[in-house]
Amino acid sequence: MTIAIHPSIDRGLPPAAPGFAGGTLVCKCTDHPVKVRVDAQSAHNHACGCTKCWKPKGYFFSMVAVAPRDKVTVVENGDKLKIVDSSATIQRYACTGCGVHMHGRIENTGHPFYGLDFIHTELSAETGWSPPEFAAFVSSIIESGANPANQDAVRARLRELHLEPYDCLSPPLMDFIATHIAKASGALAA
Ligand SMILES: N[C@@H](CCC(=O)N[C@@H](CSCO)C(=O)NCC(=O)O)C(=O)O
Ligand SMILES: [Zn+2]
Ligand SMILES: [Zn+2]
Repeated sequence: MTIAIHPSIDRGLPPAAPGFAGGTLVCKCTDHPVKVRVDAQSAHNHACGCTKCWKPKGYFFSMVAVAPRDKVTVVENGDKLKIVDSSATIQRYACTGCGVHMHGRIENTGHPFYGLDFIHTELSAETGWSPPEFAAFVSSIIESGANPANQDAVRARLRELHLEPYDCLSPPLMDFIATHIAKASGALAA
C-alpha cells in the first residue's frame, strides 16, 4: 500500500503557473468561513512533519509555504481567528470554528524569516501556486505518533515524489538562517 503523505501531494500538484499572483485561502467552516487574501505567489513550499503546522486530519505532514506578510490580508470573518500559541516563534492564527490555521506570523523583527507569513495554499481554490520543493522535519512525525519503524518507507515515498527528506529545513534555508545569525553576531560581515 502506498504511504499517504498529504492529500494534495498524494493527488499530485500542477507546476507553478507563470505570472501567478495569489489567491484566497478559505477555512473549512460551512458558515461564515474565514478568508485570507494572499496577493503574491507562494515561496519555499514544503511538506512539514513538525507537530506545530496545521495538517489535514489523519495525515502526518502539512503543506506549508511563505508569502510576504504585507501581501497577506484577512478579508472576512477575522473575528474567528485566535493565536494557537503566542509564545511560539510562528504565531499561527487558527479558526476557532474548524481549527484550520489560516496564516502564521513572526513578530520577532530579528528572526531570519521576519517579513514572511506561513500559509497553506491547499486552502485556496486557485491553481498555480508553487508546489512543494522538499520535505522538512521528517523525523518529527514520530513526535505526532508515527511508527518509527516506517521512517525508511516514508523517506522512500517522499523521494519518489521528488521531495527530498530533511530533518530540519532544506540546506539552502538552513544556510540562509545561519548566515543571518552570523551577520547578527558579527561572525560574518553584515
Ligand atoms: N520537532 C519539533 C520541530 C518544530 C519546528 O522547529 N518547526 C519549525 C518548522 S515549521 C514550518 O516549516 C519551526 O520553525 N517552528 C517554529 C514555530 O513553530 O514557531 C516539532 O515537531 O514540534
Ligand atoms: Zn473555520
Ligand atoms: Zn512545521
